[in-house]
Amino acid sequence: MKLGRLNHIGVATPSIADSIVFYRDVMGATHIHAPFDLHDQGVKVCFVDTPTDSRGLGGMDGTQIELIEPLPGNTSIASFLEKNPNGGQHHLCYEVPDIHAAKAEFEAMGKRVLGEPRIGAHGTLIFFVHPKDMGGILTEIMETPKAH
Ligand SMILES: CC[C@H](C(=O)O)C(=O)SCCNC(=O)CCNC(=O)[C@H](O)C(C)(C)COP(=O)(O)OP(=O)(O)OC[C@H]1O[C@@H](n2cnc3c(N)ncnc32)[C@H](O)[C@@H]1OP(=O)(O)O
Ligand SMILES: [Co+2]
Repeated sequence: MKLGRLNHIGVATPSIADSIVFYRDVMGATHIHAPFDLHDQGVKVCFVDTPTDSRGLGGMDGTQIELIEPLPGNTSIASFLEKNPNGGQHHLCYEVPDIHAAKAEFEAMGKRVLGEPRIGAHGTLIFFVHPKDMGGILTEIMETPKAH
């Protein structure tokens, strides 16, 4: 495995609307994208850009905060929020060039890959690796988006 770019930090929240106010007013975020529903994952999602470097230039290629709020019927985020009512860091997402090769590598190392690769919130294939096999961190692996 070769450590890839940290694409985003997944943050579970009971209210994306409240989290937007926090990231705008407390953290000074200047690039907050419109929330959208991912019905097949049962979550509402909102991406907050962070600057690409310490000069605060901003831009899409900085690591993003991925805010996730459960839609009615969602169980996984809802159960996380039962334990963490104010929300909290939910997962880290790293990019890989080849999602299928990465899945085979994690499985060869005895890590529990959760389900088959599926389309994630950035529109590329993703999978998750169980937190118990990843030092306590639910880890999302996503195929690097193709350059436009
Ligand atoms: C924006 C959409 C995005 C995308 O498509 O890109 C997503 O879909 S993210 C939103 C939801 N999807 C997922 O989270 C998929 C991966 N998650 C899972 O499959 C489960 O949540 C799983 C397996 C991590 C835990 O499910 P389980 O039913 O086993 O829940 P438990 O509460 O019983 O947890 C067991 C054990 O794991 C610990 N745990 C649970 N969640 C996390 C976490 N986010 N980070 C770290 N650790 C976590 C939990 O504390 C339990 O530990 P224990 O010591 O046994 O108490
Ligand atoms: Co994610």
